[in-house]
Parts: sequence; C-alpha cells; structure tokens
Amino acid sequence: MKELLVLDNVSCGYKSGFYINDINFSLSEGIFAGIVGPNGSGKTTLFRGISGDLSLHKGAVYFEGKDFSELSLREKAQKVAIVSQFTEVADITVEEYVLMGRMPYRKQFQFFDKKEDVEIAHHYMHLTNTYRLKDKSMAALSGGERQMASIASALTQNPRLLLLDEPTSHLDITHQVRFMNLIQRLNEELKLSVMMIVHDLSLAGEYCDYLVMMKNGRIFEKGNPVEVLTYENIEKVYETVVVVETNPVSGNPVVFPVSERRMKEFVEKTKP
Ligand SMILES: Nc1ncnc2c1ncn2[C@@H]1O[C@H](COP(=O)(O)OP(=O)(O)OP(=O)(O)O)[C@@H](O)[C@H]1O
Repeated sequence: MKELLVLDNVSCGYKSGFYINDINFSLSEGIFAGIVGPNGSGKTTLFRGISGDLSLHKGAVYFEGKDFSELSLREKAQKVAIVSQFTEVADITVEEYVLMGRMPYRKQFQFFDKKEDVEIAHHYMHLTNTYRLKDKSMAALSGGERQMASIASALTQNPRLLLLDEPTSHLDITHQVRFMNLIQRLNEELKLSVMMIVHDLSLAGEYCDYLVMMKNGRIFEKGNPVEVLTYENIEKVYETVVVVETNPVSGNPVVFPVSERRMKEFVEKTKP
C-alpha cells in the first residue's frame, strides 16, 4: 500500500528541555493508527512535530513523498487536520466554527461562505450529531459537545490525514464507543487516514491497525496491537502491573489493571 506519512529520524521539542528523539515510522494510506504512552512521554509533541507547529531539530516528515515543511500553510491544511485536546473557543456559533474548516479552500477576497461549503459543514455536523447545536455558542457547549464540533470542523477541511489528540477524553463510555465507531466508518468509507492519541489501551487495541508506543520521548515499540500491547511492554512503559487478555469477539488485546492489594494477595496465594 502507498505510504502517506513517513517520519525519518525526527527530533523536536522545547528549548526548556523536553525533546522527542529518533522517531522513525511510516503510515500507509487508509490506516487507523494510535499513539499510546504515559503522561508526558511526548505524544502531543510528536503531533506538533508532524503538523509543523514545532520546527524539527533533526530529520524530516514526508507526506505523500514530499517534505511536509516545504508545503504552504494552505496545502498543509488541505492534507492534515488536527483536533487538539483543548480547543480554545471564541464566542461564535457552532455553525460558524465548523465552517472555519473550509478556510483552506477559500479564494482570496471571498468573504462569504459558498453554498457548497455550507452543505459540506452541515453534512459533517449531521454525522457528528452537532447539527442540533448549530446556533449555540461554542462557549456554551459541554466538553464532549465541543470535541464533536472540533471533529466536524476538522472533517470539513477534507483532509487526507486526521490527527486526533485524545479525542475520547471528555466522553462517557457510550459516546467513546460511538465516537470510535464513527472514526472507524470515516476511515473505511472515506478512506480517511487517522492517527489518534489514545489513553485507553483497550480502545487502542480494539480499533487501531497500528500502534506507536512512546516512553520518555522515544518510540519504545511499534507494530500491530498484539505486538505492542503485551503485558511486558505495558509494565515496562507504564510501570504498572496489568493483565492482557484476548477479546473473545474481536481477538484484539484487552488490558486490565491490577490493584496493588490484589497483586500482593495473588503473589501470596501462588507462592510455592
Ligand atoms: N510548550 C511547552 N514548553 C515546554 N515544555 C513543554 C511544552 N509542552 C509540553 N512540554 C513538556 O514536554 C513533555 C511532553 O509533553 P507532551 O504534551 O508531548 O506529552 P504527552 O505524552 O502528550 O502527555 P499527556 O498524555 O499528559 O497529554 C512534558 O514534560 C511537558 O511538560
């Protein structure tokens, strides 16, 4: 399959000290990829390096074979859309906010939204169940609703790759699963490639084709969920005891935490 995104020995970070280093992986077109790793391991920094928000200290990011840093802002926005963890919101309506996703397609001196842009925005608002909030102010939405409006806005950009920074963090389990199913459908039906930062390892295992596991600014492991989500890898990276089982329906790995007390009892019971 064609390679969409290639990270070649990427290093980037902040003057104050934190850097991600030696990042190498490639994503094929149509992939649903996940980034996992503990708090502070560099997942968001990696996203910022890919999008060009942070300049690279070393290495390069290639998108469809071209050096991504050499594309114009407009070209970048037509290829990659990012939904970040904390969306800053102005006091504008949900519809106005979602329509902002069409900016990269506006012609110079085009001051009004074209009918086609409004249709595209409404289509994605229906898909994300945010059309009902169309006239509400972004500032008056719940965290989960705001996240869905951000997704709608990102989709109206018609990107080739959607980068999602912890999109399920504000959602209850019903909405988490609904959201992941929606992204899975978009991935399959629109051939939209997706890379998502996911904290819930079982969700990552169930939905992603490919995982990159980060630790202290480096890739600890990459591959399919079965290769990456082993209890040995998780214990080394998260310094937490877990049990990994196989989901009987999907065959994907499911990760269970084990409390300190139960672990002690288990060790006592199984002592020879
Ligand atoms: N703007 C910044 N300036 C300086 N340091 C930063 C900045 N943003 C993040 N960092 C630091 O870089 C490190 C990695 O942060 P990053 O946000 O990439 O981690 P993460 O894996 O996404 O974490 P989380 O799971 O908590 O969101 C952290 O130690 C953080 O404090």
